[in-house]
Amino acid sequence: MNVILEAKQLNKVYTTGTNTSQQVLRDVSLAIGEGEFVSVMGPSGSGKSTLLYSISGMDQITSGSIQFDGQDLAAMREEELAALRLTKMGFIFQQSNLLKNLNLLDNILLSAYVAKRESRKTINERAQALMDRLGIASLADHDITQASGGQLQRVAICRALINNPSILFGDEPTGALNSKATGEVMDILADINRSGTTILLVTHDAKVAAKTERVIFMTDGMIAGEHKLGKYDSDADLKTRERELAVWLSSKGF
Ligand SMILES: Nc1ncnc2c1ncn2[C@@H]1O[C@H](COP(=O)(O)OP(=O)(O)OP(=O)(O)O)[C@@H](O)[C@H]1O
Repeated sequence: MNVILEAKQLNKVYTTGTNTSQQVLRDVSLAIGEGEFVSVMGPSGSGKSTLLYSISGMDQITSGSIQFDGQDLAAMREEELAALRLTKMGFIFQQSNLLKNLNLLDNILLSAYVAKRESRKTINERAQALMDRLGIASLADHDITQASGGQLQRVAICRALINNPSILFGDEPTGALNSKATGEVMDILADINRSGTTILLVTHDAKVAAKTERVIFMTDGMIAGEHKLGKYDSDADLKTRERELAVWLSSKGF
């Protein structure tokens, strides 16, 4: 499997006052294969989000290297990084962060119009196809107050995919959803992954991680282990995966 994203010896130190600093990532190395679906778990404050924002070029690292798609992120200028994030990476967060003054379709279209790489016709057709696929086509002209949390998160996923990114990053993408909507969003992400998009997400929820292919466990800014579950598909026995993961997580003291 080709490696799409590789971090070596990442260190991240936050300086909060003149004499206060905190090392949040400690010599973290990891490689994500093209087409993989990986989750990061670990206790609160262990550095999961910092890892995600560092390896996606959103946050500056203190030392180490990050190769994405053959490019060294640490050596890139901010404008180059912004262009790379816009066109090759998609992001979903705990809150959908949609713009209030745009309807749902326009929220999805915005970043593609900003990227200006394709015709509006192509972009509009892709948005329509994504909304159809995620079951929200009938909501296109609604505004954000007229949709449920699960529907808004589907819109956020469409928005993240509108530029056909090669990798999708999620920071607790189901963190604000009830268990039914969480299951649906995870099934959508698993389906998107099966179509070829690499996905890396941070989660507290072992049921979410059980639908991913490989689980990385962090403690105290370091990777304390990883567990391979294999690809999840609709025939898979989810309960068995959840049990297997629970046993492994408890071996890590989680
Ligand atoms: N911008 C920042 N400035 C200073 N310290 C920060 C900053 N962001 C995070 N930290 C600190 O870094 C540590 C790791 O935070 P991070 O959010 O990466 O952990 P996490 O594992 O994602 O936590 P959680 O599960 O609670 O979201 C925490 O102690 C946090 O307080």
